[in-house]
Amino acid sequence: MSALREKVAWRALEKHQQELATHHLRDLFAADPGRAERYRADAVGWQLDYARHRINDQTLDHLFALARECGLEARRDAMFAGEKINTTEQRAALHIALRAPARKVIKVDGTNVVPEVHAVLKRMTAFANDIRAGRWLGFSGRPIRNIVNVGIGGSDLGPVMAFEALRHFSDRKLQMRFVSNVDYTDFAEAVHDLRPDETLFIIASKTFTTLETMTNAHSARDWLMAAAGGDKKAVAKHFVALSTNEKAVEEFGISTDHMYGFWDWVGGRYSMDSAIGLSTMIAIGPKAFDEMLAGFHAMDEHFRTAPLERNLPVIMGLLGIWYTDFFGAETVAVLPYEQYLKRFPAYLQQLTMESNGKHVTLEGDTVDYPTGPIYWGEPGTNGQHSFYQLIHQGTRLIPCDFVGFARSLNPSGRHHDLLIANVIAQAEALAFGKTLQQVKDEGIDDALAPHRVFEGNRPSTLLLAERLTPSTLGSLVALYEHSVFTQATIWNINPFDQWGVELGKQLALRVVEEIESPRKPLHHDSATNAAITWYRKARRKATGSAPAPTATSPHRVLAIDIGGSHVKAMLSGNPREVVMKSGRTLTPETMLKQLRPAIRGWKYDAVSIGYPGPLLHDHIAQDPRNLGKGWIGFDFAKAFGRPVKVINDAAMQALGSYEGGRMLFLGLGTGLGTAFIVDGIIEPMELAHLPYKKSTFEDYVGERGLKRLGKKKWHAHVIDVVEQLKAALEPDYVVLGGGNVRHLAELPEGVRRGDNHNAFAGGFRLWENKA
Ligand SMILES: O=P(O)(O)OC[C@H]1O[C@H](O)[C@H](O)[C@@H](O)[C@@H]1O
Repeated sequence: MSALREKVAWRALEKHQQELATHHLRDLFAADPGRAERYRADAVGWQLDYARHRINDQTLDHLFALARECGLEARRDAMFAGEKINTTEQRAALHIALRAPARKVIKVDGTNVVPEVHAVLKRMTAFANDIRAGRWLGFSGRPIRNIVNVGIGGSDLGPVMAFEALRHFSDRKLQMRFVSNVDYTDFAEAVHDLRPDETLFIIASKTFTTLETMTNAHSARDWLMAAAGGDKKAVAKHFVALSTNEKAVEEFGISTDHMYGFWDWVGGRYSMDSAIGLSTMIAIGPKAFDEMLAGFHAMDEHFRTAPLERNLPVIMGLLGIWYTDFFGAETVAVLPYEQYLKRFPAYLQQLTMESNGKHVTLEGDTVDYPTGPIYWGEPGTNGQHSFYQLIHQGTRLIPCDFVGFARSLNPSGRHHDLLIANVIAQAEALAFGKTLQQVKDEGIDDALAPHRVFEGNRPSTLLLAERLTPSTLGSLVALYEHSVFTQATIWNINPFDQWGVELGKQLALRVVEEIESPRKPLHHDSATNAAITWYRKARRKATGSAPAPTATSPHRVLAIDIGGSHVKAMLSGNPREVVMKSGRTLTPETMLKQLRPAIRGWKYDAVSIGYPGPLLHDHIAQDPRNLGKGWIGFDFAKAFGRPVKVINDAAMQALGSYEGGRMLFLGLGTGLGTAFIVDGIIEPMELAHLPYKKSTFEDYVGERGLKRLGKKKWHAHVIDVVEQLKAALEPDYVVLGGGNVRHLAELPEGVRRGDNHNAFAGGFRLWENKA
């Protein structure tokens, strides 16, 4: 049996539980009128009302005795003293130093870390002030208005939660976005309506190696580069890093001038008040950020100095132990009655479960008692109309943490009274329920009565404060941090490591390699092999080829680019280009007649055709204006005996030129090809025939315009057309392709020259992407 279960207080609690479990909260309240008064503790603006718990004075005596027997005070002091209590990583756990006033001295390995903390805060303050004042400019000279925090786990949940919680205090001119998931949708949706030249990316990663964050950071850089015309200098204006890993930050291309550091003694889930809080500081301003730190610090001091019996984090932690280890409760519901705290349960999930989801003691022995419970929740009152039924009448014991505030930040009519009435009523209903007799007295018939009974006796805590402010948020987070620490100390586990996340990460790297090398033999268990095979097949179907057509791939795509004056063809993995004449009389048959001998011997599995005219649902909708007839309904798949994708020619070249974001493509050839790509989705457009001056766009900037007007005038019209379309469509960048782009000496800002070979790249890509 473990040392914990041998402890005197533990044994006493076991015995005591047997007795107390027979008492209903109704009886406990009836027998003890002073209960509500006694089971209440206040500290730094928070009131902990724990009267509705299945406890009496004896329970509390045993719980505090257990805390003392487990050496809670000594361990707490060791944490505050900077001792390396995170023994599996040989590190201190000193998040309390992040919010210590400048005069404090907290040493790690003999060095006072407080001045370093304040030096970083000072730099963060200067930067946040520059952004907030509109002094920090993007590559085009426009002020930064959008802040995108890219991070995951502790580098995301804290910043998101704090921003949502303190949104009321934030600068509404700034758009705050958060990207965490490696699912590209997260990034695409976060930036879809943002101008790159007004967007700052904060790459938040303690290690700067986390796969999700680094993948998203690279996508962010590509997105920016595409708009900045590949100008690497733009990175300095649009990227900052929050990390402990200077080397990796530099390797990514962010100079240390734009890095805000922290230290290995700050755990990811304990880092929202470190440099990881930069997005919070930008949103609410350095002063409010300081207030938040002061709130954290006040709760730290309370935890450090208050006697256990009046110590909020200790009481909360011990009540958790009581239900988890002596009542078999498996979960805790966190139910904030404050809309701004909507992400608080998600934040707490990492803090509590990554910390205390451990099954071995500090010495490495398997525990023989339950440790960290499952935390979950939603803001009230929404939860009441969904899962509260199970809390009230289900078969499980679910202790609830209710959080509420006396004042709303958005007072209006009866809203707040109703909100608070609900939280108080829920706590009452859970504790006292409704007996069968009460139900019958209401006239409910016998058959229905059992369904209407509320057993009650369900414990809950009411955590109450005056108003949600930066300071109350800080102290609330610190309250939970130290409550988690209290529990870990009793359970004798390390709340500061997270080895449990490693295995999945390692295996994911192996699986991704197997997915991307589809011929690699699989040596997993049969279920894993089957799942990988399923995805390989689905991927092959989606891309129309396996493996994807690359230069080294045995799978080949024939790309054909049909233009007004030439037809060109190329095979993937073979740089040789075949060029044939096109013109006003070209039909599909005459094209194939020329093409067949030219590509004799070429082996290909699929064909892409760039077609100089409009398509509808991937089918040719009109004969090209500049070629012959017979294109509509022509069966290319039959003619080639292979799957064929036909796409508008400008769209094909656009696809090959595309580097993320919103791209407008204009093909300056015989006509004017146009396509727009937004976040990888191609929108072919027939802008060429829209009215312009005395005729149409195409008439001025197509081949006819060049011949009629001469290069100089044609050039001026191209610039004018680009500007007009830029104004109308607001692309991040414009790519000019087509044969005549060579006549353009200079390009306006934000415009790039496309390479005609990109048409082939687009044709090959067509079989890689669903686009
Ligand atoms: O900040 P990072 O180094 O990118 O880490 C981000 C997160 O990923 C890890 O897998 C850990 O489980 C988390 O504790 C951490 O917060």
